[in-house]
Amino acid sequence: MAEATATADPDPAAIAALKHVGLVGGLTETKVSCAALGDHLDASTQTASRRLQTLESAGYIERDVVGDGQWVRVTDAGEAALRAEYADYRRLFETDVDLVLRGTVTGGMGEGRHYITLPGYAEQFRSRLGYEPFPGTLNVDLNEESVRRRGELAGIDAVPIDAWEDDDRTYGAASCYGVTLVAGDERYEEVHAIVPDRTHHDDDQLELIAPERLRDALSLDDGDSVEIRVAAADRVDEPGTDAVETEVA
Ligand SMILES: Cc1cc2nc3c(=O)[nH]c(=O)nc-3n(C[C@H](O)[C@H](O)[C@H](O)COP(=O)(O)O)c2cc1C
Ligand SMILES: Nc1ccn([C@@H]2O[C@H](COP(=O)(O)OP(=O)(O)O)[C@@H](O)[C@H]2O)c(=O)n1
Ligand SMILES: [Mg+2]
Repeated sequence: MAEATATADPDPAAIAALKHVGLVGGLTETKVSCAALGDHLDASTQTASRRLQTLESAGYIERDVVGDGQWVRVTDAGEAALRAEYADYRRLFETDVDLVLRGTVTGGMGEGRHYITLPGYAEQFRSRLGYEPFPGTLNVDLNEESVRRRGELAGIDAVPIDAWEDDDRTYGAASCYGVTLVAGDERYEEVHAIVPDRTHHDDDQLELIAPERLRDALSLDDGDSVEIRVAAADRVDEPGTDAVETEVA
């Protein structure tokens, strides 16, 4: 797929046009006529043409105009915008579906141990997670699909770990998401995905903490495939979890 950088957020009408382009094959490449797009969007040919221009200047599509139409390709940024819409609809209608992130075990920079054992964090882990984590973070190298989906963690109830400071410096806040780690037939329930506000890792690395050394508990080596499961019940908008009861007079 084509690479491009988004420069602005197109409005919902442009996203509707993007969805149409995707549905008629634009995730690879497709020929689009403004007249047909206009018919589909119940808009004029000129409006359809403007929507495509908006999508192009936002970096969501690339196109080659030819005599009888134009070849259009949805870019990575365009696909990410469509996936964000998809995630919203999943959240609306599929509240019982777990979020599953997949990846492989990997070594990190050897700093996790240092941060996990700092007193300002260790005390919060004890009181808020209810256990003293093994000193370190198990790093998981997420696959491409999971890198895109990790944003859905924003819709999950997190245990907040607050920022703090000592005499020398400040330490950043972090969010802990309760997850189950699955490796083959084995699973470990008491795990948290920890997402520090400040990190040297990119989105493709997810760090896990647990009361035990997970490499021992699940016989894990670098390169082994794992699944990180987040229960649907932990979604912030799951009915019955955070709902405020209203009395009917
Ligand atoms: C609880 C926690 C707090 C962190 N706070 C900071 C921080 O304040 N500043 C910072 O540069 N990195 C912070 N980090 C992130 C580390 O710099 C680094 O990105 C990562 O944890 C290294 O893990 P690794 O050794 O497993 O690769 C924090 C990490 C954790 C787990
Ligand atoms: N709950 C945990 C935490 C860390 N670990 C491992 O413990 C070691 C120390 O963690 P670390 O975060 O300091 O090291 P790296 O992840 O940077 O390699 C690493 O090998 C982690 O994979 C684990 O197996 N289970
Ligand atoms: Mg680590």
